[in-house]
Amino acid sequence: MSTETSSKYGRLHKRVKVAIGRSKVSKNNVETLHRKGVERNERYRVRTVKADNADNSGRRGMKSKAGDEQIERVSSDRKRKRVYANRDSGEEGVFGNKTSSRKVLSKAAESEDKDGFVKDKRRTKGGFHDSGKFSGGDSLTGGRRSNENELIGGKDKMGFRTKAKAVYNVKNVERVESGGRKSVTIGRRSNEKELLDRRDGTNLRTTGKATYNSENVGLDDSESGMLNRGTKSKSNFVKQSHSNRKKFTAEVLSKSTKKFLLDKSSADDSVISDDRPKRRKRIRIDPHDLTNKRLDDRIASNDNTAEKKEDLEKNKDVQVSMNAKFRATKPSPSILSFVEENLLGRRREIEFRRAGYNIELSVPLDNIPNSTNSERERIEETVFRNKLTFFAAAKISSSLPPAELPEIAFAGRSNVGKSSLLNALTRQWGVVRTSDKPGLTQTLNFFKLGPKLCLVDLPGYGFAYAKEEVKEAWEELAKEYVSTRVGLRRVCLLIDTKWGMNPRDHELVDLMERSKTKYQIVLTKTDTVFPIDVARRAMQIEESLKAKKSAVQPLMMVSSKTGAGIRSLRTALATVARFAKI
Ligand SMILES: Nc1nc2c(ncn2[C@@H]2O[C@H](COP(=O)(O)OP(=O)(O)OP(=O)(O)O)[C@@H](O)[C@H]2O)c(=O)[nH]1
Ligand SMILES: [Mg+2]
Repeated sequence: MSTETSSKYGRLHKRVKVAIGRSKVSKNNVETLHRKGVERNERYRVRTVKADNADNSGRRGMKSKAGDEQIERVSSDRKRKRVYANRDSGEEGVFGNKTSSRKVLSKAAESEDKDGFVKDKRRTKGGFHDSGKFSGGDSLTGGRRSNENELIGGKDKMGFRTKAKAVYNVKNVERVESGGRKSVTIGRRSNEKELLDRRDGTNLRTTGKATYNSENVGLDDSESGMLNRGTKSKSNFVKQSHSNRKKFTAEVLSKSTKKFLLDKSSADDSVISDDRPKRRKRIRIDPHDLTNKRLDDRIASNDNTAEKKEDLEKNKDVQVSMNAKFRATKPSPSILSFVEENLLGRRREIEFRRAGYNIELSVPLDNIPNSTNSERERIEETVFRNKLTFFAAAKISSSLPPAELPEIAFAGRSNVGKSSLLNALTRQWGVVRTSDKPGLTQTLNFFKLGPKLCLVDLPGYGFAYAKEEVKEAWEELAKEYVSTRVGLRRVCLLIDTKWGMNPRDHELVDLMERSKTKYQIVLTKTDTVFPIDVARRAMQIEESLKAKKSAVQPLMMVSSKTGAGIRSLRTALATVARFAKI
């Protein structure tokens, strides 16, 4: 304080004590303090020298006058704490450990801390024998105690790393002690406890102890290598850690797994005891003694199995007979020649090439790139060169559009290829939606093909991804349509060449027979079977429908994929449009 200030306040003659913190000490004062050799971290207060104490209040032999202001160090407990806090914060900066538990530390602990830090340092420099010594002690407890001491001291420096080590080492213990399952469990448990402790944050010492202990026990080569890189002590440490492991295993197995092993053995015993009664005793049964229950049972069961076997054999016979029948079918020469001419059935690419078709094109047999102009014109003259346009859909009979044009309907079970055939016939792919998932077409869809013809895509029957009631509704509507529709000129009943006709197909045939609706069988997906089987299927169906009056001959065979038989079908259907009269 300057002399001007002192004269201003001097007349109060009061003892002025201004407690000021470090921040409040002015720069000049701090410099003064430094000159006086006072430490920076201490607290100070400014004291005005009284007149009676004027001579004696000076410090270090310096005399003071009355009214002089002196700055003196305040000694209190806070000072000491602050010192520790400062040091801790410094360590935090180094180790990044922001543990809130430092208040727990006493001064004694602090001194231990110093010791521990020294030990740690020594260890990391290659003198890890210390930890080896204590961990390699005769008992696990001993190791734990010595560890405790170290841990308490090395908490702040080791705290963070110790956690990681503990986890790592538990794994290590598991690996090393693969023979002793219980030891692994124990290691895990101790760690779990330790983790819980940590989470609670209640007892740092216990936590640290457990952590360090597990580290000690499970120290592995890699870690020792990490700590003692390039030192002689590595080999020693490895040996010691191995011995530690052995001892630990022995210890844990002998003490901790005792109960487990006992339990296990008892469990095993129980298993054995359970197994024993399960063993069937051989009982000699007199086969002629019908009063014997066991024999009765066996007879009954044998009877059941015999019945089942019989049923299976019958079914097999039916299947075999059906297949055999199909294989035995001899197609007529006309069908065989038709199949060959139209390259129906599964064919090799070379056959298409030899016949002059370009297999690079989609639906190669209907693209006719090598055809003459007259052929092309003949196709284009037909109604199928017209544009296909969707104009109505019906879910119920009342929503059916008025029958203004002659109609050709495409019926059959789900996924048989109805929609695909419409596209193939008109060569307008994508107008009618198709899917490999049965049940895509769920309404009666009406398509105009020019001014002369209407094509109707019916929903399929049989298996479809739809509710039973809905499927029944489709079937009813389809049946109603084919049996009552005025403008309906022909129904193409599509049958999958591979599977032939099923009962529902026969049902529809009967219905159309009754309603005198003209229908033509069209075998689809002929490219999925051999040509001979296409011919056989055609022959088989023709024979079964011989007596049917409404069936239009000939039976058609097509493949929407290859285009085989499509032209023939066009020709056959074009006549409907040409001669149709509504
Ligand atoms: N290999 C082969 N697959 C075909 C043929 N025709 C159709 N497919 C396939 O069979 C599946 C069903 O075809 P769709 O035309 O949708 O059958 P759909 O009868 O209309 O089926 P729904 O509408 O469910 O009644 C599709 O994955 C087609 O690609 C064919 O001639 N050969
Ligand atoms: Mg469809």
